[in-house]
Amino acid sequence: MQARYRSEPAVHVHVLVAVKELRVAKSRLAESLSSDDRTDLVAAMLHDTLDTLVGAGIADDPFSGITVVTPDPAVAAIAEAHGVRHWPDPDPDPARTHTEESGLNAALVAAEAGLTSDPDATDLVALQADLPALRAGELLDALAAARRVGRAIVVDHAGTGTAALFACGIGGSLDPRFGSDSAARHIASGARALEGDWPGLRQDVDTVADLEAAARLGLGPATAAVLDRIACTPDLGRSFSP
Ligand SMILES: Nc1nc2c(ncn2[C@@H]2O[C@H](COP(=O)(O)OP(=O)(O)OP(=O)(O)O)[C@@H](O)[C@H]2O)c(=O)[nH]1
Ligand SMILES: C=C(OP(=O)(O)O)C(=O)O
Repeated sequence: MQARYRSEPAVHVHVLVAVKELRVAKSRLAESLSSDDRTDLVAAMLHDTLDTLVGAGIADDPFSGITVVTPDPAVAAIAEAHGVRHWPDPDPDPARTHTEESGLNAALVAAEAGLTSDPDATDLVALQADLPALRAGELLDALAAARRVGRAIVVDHAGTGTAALFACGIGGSLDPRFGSDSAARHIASGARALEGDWPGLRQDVDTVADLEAAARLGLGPATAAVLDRIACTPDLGRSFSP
């Protein structure tokens, strides 16, 4: 049984999950995985992340919600399959890399501006889509901690990236600074780094070692199924053993 959202105060929350075009996603895994396998993996991690979010009860409140921000119709279809909203990128550019000032930030800002819920009563979360070991309770704990602070982040397992960015309280906005060294840049812009034992929330996936670490924590079913298949593929099984 997943943790539920009922113990939280009556403030609404909207979670934004951004995913770029699947065919160009997770380029840092290109040495180990074929393009088709990377596409399947990114889609599976999104399935598991959304399953956990929906299981956390976030979308049960009519003024709260989950929105997937993406230029990719296949990703939008995954959002629909989970009963959550999707929002288009304002300016998709598949050639951008993770080291550049990211289209991700522009996409999040556009989606935030497009939310129809009452912004004064809605806390915002930008959550990474590649969290296949996320547990609902971790996110709910982190949200509760963020509500005591205002604008806050959960630093990723590597200590440099941002697994989740929160803007809580009246008039708060995300002001996202995703991209390389985003944790330091979010903190420099005033976000508080939250302390907490949230290994699944911190375990975003950029490399094969990250996948192995996520597998040790316990993967969601969609990601586990894709990795089982990949590990059985002779050419790829050599470089990946969950
Ligand atoms: N909507 C949208 N999402 C983006 C964009 N850029 C990155 N993202 C998403 O933001 C999240 C964090 O990005 P990364 O972890 O660097 O993932 P990635 O860009 O697929 O990985 P690399 O290609 O290895 O850099 C992933 O879910 C990406 O799909 C963008 O321009 N638009
Ligand atoms: C996208 C980010 O992280 P990573 O590149 O580690 O996935 C980020 O922290 O902005």
